[in-house]
Amino acid sequence: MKNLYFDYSNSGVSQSDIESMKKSLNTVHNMLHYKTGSGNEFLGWLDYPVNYDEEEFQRLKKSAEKIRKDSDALIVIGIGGSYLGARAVIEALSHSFYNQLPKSKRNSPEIYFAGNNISSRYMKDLLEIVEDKDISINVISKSGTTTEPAIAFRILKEYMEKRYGKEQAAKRIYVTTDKEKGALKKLAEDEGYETFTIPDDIGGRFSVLTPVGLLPVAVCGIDVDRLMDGAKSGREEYSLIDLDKNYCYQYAVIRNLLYNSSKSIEILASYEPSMRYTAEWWKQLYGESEGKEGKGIFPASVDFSADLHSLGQYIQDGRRDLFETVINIEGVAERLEIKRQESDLDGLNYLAGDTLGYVNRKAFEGTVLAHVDGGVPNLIISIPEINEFYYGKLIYFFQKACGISGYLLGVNPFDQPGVEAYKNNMFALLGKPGYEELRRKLEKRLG
Ligand SMILES: O=P(O)(O)OC[C@H]1O[C@](O)(CO)[C@@H](O)[C@@H]1O
Repeated sequence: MKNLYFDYSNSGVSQSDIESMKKSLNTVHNMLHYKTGSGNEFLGWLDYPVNYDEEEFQRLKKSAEKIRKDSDALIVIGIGGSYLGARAVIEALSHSFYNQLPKSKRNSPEIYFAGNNISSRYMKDLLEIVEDKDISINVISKSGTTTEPAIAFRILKEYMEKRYGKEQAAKRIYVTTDKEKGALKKLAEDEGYETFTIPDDIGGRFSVLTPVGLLPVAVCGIDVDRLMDGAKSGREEYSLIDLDKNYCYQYAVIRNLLYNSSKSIEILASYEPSMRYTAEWWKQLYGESEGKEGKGIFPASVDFSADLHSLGQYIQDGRRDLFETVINIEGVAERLEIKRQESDLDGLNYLAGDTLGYVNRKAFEGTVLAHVDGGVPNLIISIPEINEFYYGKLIYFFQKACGISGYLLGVNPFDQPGVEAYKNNMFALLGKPGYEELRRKLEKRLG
């Protein structure tokens, strides 16, 4: 039967190395499943695919239908875990040029993202692009207090109220936030916005399969039931303690073994441009979860074959502290054949009759071997095809592996204390009340 598959035969990790991890794996599996490890108040994502709020799920689908009917564009406001997951799923499972498709072919609103930067140019351009479109907004923030999305929402709320009037604007604004805490929750209540909940026990970077990711994804016409089915299947399969059978645990264990042998950078690679935001989502998941206390694998990503013509040189020949994990999509639905040409001026007739998919596969196979020969261990996560089911399973695979891997590393994978440093400095420099002393110190350093 077709399934997600993990291949570490090119990792250079030996069977005895793997055996040596079995005891630790047992311990961290129990820490996760019996909720005895650090950060155990954030393990709601483990069982969420089987115990999510069914009533809210149906309400979410209804809201998505409404947005599909009454809007030409949806603006999704959020940052980090309140942004990357939705974008990753949409890019992986929709048309490569989704927003540019004629409406007759798309049958769903264009999707734009905001609140993930503080660029005035980006905001100005966004307002210009939606000028003559009917829009809805989904503002997403677990804390309800993150500066970037809060500023974007302030601007876009004012814009909506000017365009539609306060009452009609309220019917086009959807809020996804904590069930009771935070400024956004209070605002949503005061203004009467439709609201969805991010469960208390699920941190931002583990929230893609909650309303955080599911509302924008459903607006796009992606089958959220199948996505959850995939996650459900992952939950079942990746709870097996048997390392020989559990691909997810193998990935967690092997990346730790590689880290312990001085491979401190993991590059996630894919040969499908539609997977670019999957890598962005993955980078936050692993970077925020593991990069702490002076430890952690640095998560990086590349788009192949484009980056074989830029970073490829470094990967092949640079410092040998890298390993590579390839997301390999086995079945490509589109069959595009390279035709024979009489003149053969480009010298490509040797490929006549081959498909682009075949050439892409040979690029992948050749690159794995070249990189392995260059001293870059390769891990391969294969998915049979790109659809909702396998993508939901892939999300669960990465989340579960992240929890296991973080515990193996000896950190709390569910907090992110390091992100506060820049925030404090920014608040102080902006003159936020309560930061006066820090402001004086920082301004002195800035001269
Ligand atoms: O959903 P929120 O609370 O706005 O947070 C957005 C992101 O900001 C962080 O808290 C980092 O500051 C991430 O962990 C999180 O995904």
